[in-house]
Amino acid sequence: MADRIVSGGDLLMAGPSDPVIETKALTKVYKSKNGSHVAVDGVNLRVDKGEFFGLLGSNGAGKSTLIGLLTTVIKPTRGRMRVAGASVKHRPVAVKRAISVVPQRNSLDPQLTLAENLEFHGRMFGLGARQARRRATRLLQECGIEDVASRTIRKVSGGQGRRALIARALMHQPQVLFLDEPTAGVDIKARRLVWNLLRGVHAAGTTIVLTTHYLEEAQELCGRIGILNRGKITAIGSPDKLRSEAGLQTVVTVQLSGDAGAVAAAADQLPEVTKAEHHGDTLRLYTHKPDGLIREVVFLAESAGLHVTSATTAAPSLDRVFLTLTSKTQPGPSVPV
Ligand SMILES: Nc1ncnc2c1ncn2[C@@H]1O[C@H](COP(=O)(O)OP(=O)(O)OP(=O)(O)O)[C@@H](O)[C@H]1O
Repeated sequence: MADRIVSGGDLLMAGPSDPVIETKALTKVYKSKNGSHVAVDGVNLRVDKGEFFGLLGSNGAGKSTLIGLLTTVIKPTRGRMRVAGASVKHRPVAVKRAISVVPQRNSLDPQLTLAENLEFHGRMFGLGARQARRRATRLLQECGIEDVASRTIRKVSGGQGRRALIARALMHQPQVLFLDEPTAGVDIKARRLVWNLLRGVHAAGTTIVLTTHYLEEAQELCGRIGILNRGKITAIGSPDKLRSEAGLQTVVTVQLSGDAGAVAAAADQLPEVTKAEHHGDTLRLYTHKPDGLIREVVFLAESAGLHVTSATTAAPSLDRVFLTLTSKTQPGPSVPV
């Protein structure tokens, strides 16, 4: 096996267009004395090889349960799923070999140093002693924690511990890396280090699925995001697709060299403008199609004998997109567009 650490694994290789994750009507119902709770509710999901996919949801939305199902830890109540080309129900061992999981809580052995934790994991996955040591050393370097390699988990910072968990997960070069809230509880500086590390892992070919409730994290890292709400995926797509699905508009604010009234009236007639407002020299346009709009406003301003002194475009934040999309399936006040 090549010693390129952050490359995609060679177990159960999927073809370029093959789904790495595929679920059909996947359902998990937790039963207790007080009744039952549907944590994952008929989820149909496909994630392709090489994707960086984010599962976004509030507390209790079902993210950890869905990750648990996909990683063979939780048994489904109903439905089917294949991960890395194998049925999770019929070939769980093959799935386990092809994936790696970074859990929410630090699960490194507190008796062992970080390096020993990595080596031990490598040996469990069949690496020889020398190969495991070499790979652990390389991964600790690539994750920027080689200087604390001989400490135990209790003697490193939260961010270093997170990176050590990711390093351990990469020891057997998984095809798919699952991360459950990889930066929960770490400070913003450490969060950025983890993000950079994950970008590198993804760029080297590993498919990544992460759960998060940090919208910024999903936006920074993920090509596609699934919004999980009460166990159901209520929206899925790129951040841009989710924005348009939420029906939220981009606001273009233009500063003119004089009163914006005439330009606002003309801009209001443009098909891509849904609303034009003005206040003194300031013009504000609401649109679903911001591309090329500022150019048109420059032209309208010139026709009115004015010029544009500044212009800004504000796409709706993912926070608003998330609130809008989740409020569509949840009782409570809706978020104004
Ligand atoms: N073992 C269990 N038994 C009963 N109910 C459970 C169990 N595990 C989770 N639940 C419930 O299932 C729902 C989904 O939980 P889950 O942990 O998957 O959500 P989550 O989106 O990961 O939340 P968080 O962001 O808080 O980690 C919650 O209502 C939770 O209370």
